[in-house]
Amino acid sequence: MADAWDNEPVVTNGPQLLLELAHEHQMDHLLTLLVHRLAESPRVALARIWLKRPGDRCGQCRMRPECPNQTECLHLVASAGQSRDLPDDRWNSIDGDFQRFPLGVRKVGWIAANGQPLEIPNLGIGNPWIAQPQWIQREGITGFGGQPLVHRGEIMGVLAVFARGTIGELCMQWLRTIANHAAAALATARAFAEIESLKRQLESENEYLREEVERRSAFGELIGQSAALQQVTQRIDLVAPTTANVLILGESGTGKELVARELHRRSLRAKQPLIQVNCAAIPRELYESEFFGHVRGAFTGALRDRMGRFELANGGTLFLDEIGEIPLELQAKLLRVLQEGKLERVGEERTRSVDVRIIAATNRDLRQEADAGRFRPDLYYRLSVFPIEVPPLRDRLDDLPLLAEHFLERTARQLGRPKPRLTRAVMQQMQQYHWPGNIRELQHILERSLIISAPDRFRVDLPSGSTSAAGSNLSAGVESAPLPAASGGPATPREILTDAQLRQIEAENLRAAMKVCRGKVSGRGGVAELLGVKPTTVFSRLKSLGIEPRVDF
Ligand SMILES: Nc1ncnc2c1ncn2[C@@H]1O[C@H](COP(=O)(O)OP(=O)(O)OP(=O)(O)O)[C@@H](O)[C@H]1O
Repeated sequence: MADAWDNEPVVTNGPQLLLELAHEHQMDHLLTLLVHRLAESPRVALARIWLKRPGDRCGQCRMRPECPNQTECLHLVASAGQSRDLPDDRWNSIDGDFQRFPLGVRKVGWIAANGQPLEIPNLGIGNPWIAQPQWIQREGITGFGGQPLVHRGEIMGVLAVFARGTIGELCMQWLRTIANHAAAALATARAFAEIESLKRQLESENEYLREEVERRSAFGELIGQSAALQQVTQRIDLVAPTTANVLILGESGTGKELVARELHRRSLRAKQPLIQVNCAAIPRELYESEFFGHVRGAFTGALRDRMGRFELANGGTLFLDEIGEIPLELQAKLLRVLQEGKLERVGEERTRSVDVRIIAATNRDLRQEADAGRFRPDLYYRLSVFPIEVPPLRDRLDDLPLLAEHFLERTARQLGRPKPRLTRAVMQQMQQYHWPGNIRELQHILERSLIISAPDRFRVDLPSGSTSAAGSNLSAGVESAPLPAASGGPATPREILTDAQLRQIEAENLRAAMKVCRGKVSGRGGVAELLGVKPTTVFSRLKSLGIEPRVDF
């Protein structure tokens, strides 16, 4: 009996479907689109897609006895169609009898195993390809056509239609074209899904690493309960949730960086990056590129485009440590970014916008620097909206016991030694010292002391005489060796020196050099030139030895 649509082609909307395929990048959507569009043709009873995937339910699979290879099979992933006589009976489910096909078994398995199309024009009772003859008969299905989904030689699966009527050469060609496009689109969707999952993996790794760094960082918490420190934490709490710029003031080693990290941690930007720049460590000619980035070829050595620190900190916080070191010419550009949130990479005209909160720190008196013309007053006012002054350790000696316990415990753990007991005598010694290098110095002295102390007797290796300057003697806690001459050519120690003694000599030498050069580090007549090292090395040595670069000289 001929149906009314006998003359209609099986594939009615091929060109439209190809266009739609090109725009869809999500695997599920793509599969649904394919079968539903094909099933829109009145002559298509059922359109289905199976994809090759690892065997997943071999235990329950009714085709298991026929399955030659139980590591891989065809999974039904999309289905669309409807009954001829019962329009509400839709065949969109991907469960049921044919949800898995072994490779090489029956029509669909044969197509996937051979990578060849298969058309069966006269499905009827007795046809060996038919698994459910009653269904075929009841629904008036007479044709089957299937095409392998092949992309770059890889057989990904099978696209098949059951038709009411014969499929024919032309429609098989259309199905071939659709299958080719579908395979390419599926490969793209698979690549997108892989990228997405790698991205998610990277994001979670990144999140994990950030947490890990935070956990491991020495910058955990501000330790101390003195009234002076409590004032600092109160100010942190006040300003952290706002967007105000913060200027942290205080001597070297007082914990300004730690305060900056706490501010970021307690701010609404805590999940965004905290990018740190040590302004004293950037060579003059690289400031602009370091801050604002550059494009390839902007200067010799600019081999590729590079983001500056401002862009890296976008959405988060930029911590400008030792801000007093920024050269005057760059201060104007910095001010513009602070005011307008706009910048240009070196060598590029395009203006970029950034949203960055600035936390700056300095151990200089910036107002004095501004009065002396070394710091732009407008930048100073912009930065100092909310200053936080971190007191020196000598003004909060109440915190010494807690800090000392903390550092000793940490160092002992790192050295794999038991934590020594801090005697009252040791505490008294420490409280009498004036701590010019503040908490950093405390940390170093305790580390050194632990290393050189006998396991059962902790002695603190303090420079003797808290008021002494360049001529101080050696430790109060260990036997001291006589000092070599501090001037007149290379030192020739008569005895082996401890690390503490060496650091003491280094500190004295550096202080003497700073004095001779009147505190000037870089350029002609500066300490770096005198000592024959780079200015950045001088700054980092000053920092590690706890020497204030200017005030003392
Ligand atoms: N309250 C504190 N509790 C625990 N550790 C602290 C505290 N304050 C400072 N430290 C530690 O002391 C060291 C020096 O602190 P930090 O680098 O923050 O000082 P700074 O003022 O930024 O120094 P500089 O001006 O030289 O850069 C760090 O190892 C820091 O972890």
